[in-house]
Amino acid sequence: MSKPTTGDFTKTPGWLDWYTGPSKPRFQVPAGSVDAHCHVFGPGAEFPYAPERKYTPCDASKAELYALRDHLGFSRNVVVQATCHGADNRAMVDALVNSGGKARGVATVKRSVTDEELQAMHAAGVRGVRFNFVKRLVDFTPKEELIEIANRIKPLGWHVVIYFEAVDLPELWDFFTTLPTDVVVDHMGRPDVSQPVDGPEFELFVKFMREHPNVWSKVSCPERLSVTGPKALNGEQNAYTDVIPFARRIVDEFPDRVLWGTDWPHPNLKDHMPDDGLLVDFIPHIATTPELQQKLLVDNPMRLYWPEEVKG
Ligand SMILES: O=C(O)c1cc(C(=O)O)oc(=O)c1
Repeated sequence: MSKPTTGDFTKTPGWLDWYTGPSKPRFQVPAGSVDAHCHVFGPGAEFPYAPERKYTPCDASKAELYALRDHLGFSRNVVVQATCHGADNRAMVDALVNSGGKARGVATVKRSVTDEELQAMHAAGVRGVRFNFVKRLVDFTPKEELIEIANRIKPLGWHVVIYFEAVDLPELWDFFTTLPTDVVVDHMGRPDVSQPVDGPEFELFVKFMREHPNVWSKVSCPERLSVTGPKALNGEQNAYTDVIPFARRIVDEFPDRVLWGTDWPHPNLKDHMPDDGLLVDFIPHIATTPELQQKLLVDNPMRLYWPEEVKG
């Protein structure tokens, strides 16, 4: 793999670049596996970062993303619009249309988006919109604007991806539970894994999924959520042990509504950049049987993103 570049933009101080030379996973993912949460950044010289962005990353191109896909043994990607590109979806759409049909996407749109623009994104492979409530990443968007967007994308068969912090779930509950589409939660709603897995905070998230069969969760980002590590570096086969009970609980209880993704190129990590091969080796710790692995990595993302290829 090549080294990350930065073009003419100046990276946010302390920015950690994606890991070059990831290891080959020991865990062999099932045939047809989907990396259902990853991003492209720029390259900034071709697809400039948005003026309203909260961070400036290193570039992370589609070619680098697809090289990683092949290296890790995955077949497809879901490319999620990164906040550093705001509502300018060109880099993400460019990745989709140059994927040979192997990538679908999740966009960020404003209420000013036209039906023609939505149709064009659909043709390119977009299947969802992302609503972000993480305050360090985006400015506030009024809820009525988001509901309007959700109602407009519903006829396309798209879903809504939501990103929020666990402490904000009580306040956002009423809004989330009125969304008219499938709802996919990024990174398990960012639990505080230093709290008990059966404590009130995570119980509320489990209740959210249990009471709302349209809610799915990505059991991704142990490297972001872990407090105790160990880090997925230097061949570590038992990384992020404190995250395992949380992710395993969601996979066991909702095996048909979970997705997994690398989160490459891992925006805004502060402590370390994981070896993506070792992140793949984390999967069997949270999806502990071949049946659960098949659902997590193949059947579920195919049903959500390539339903036309799923028989029956
Ligand atoms: O926690 C984050 O910083 C983060 C940021 C973004 C983004 O900027 O889009 O996406 C993610 O999935 C996670």
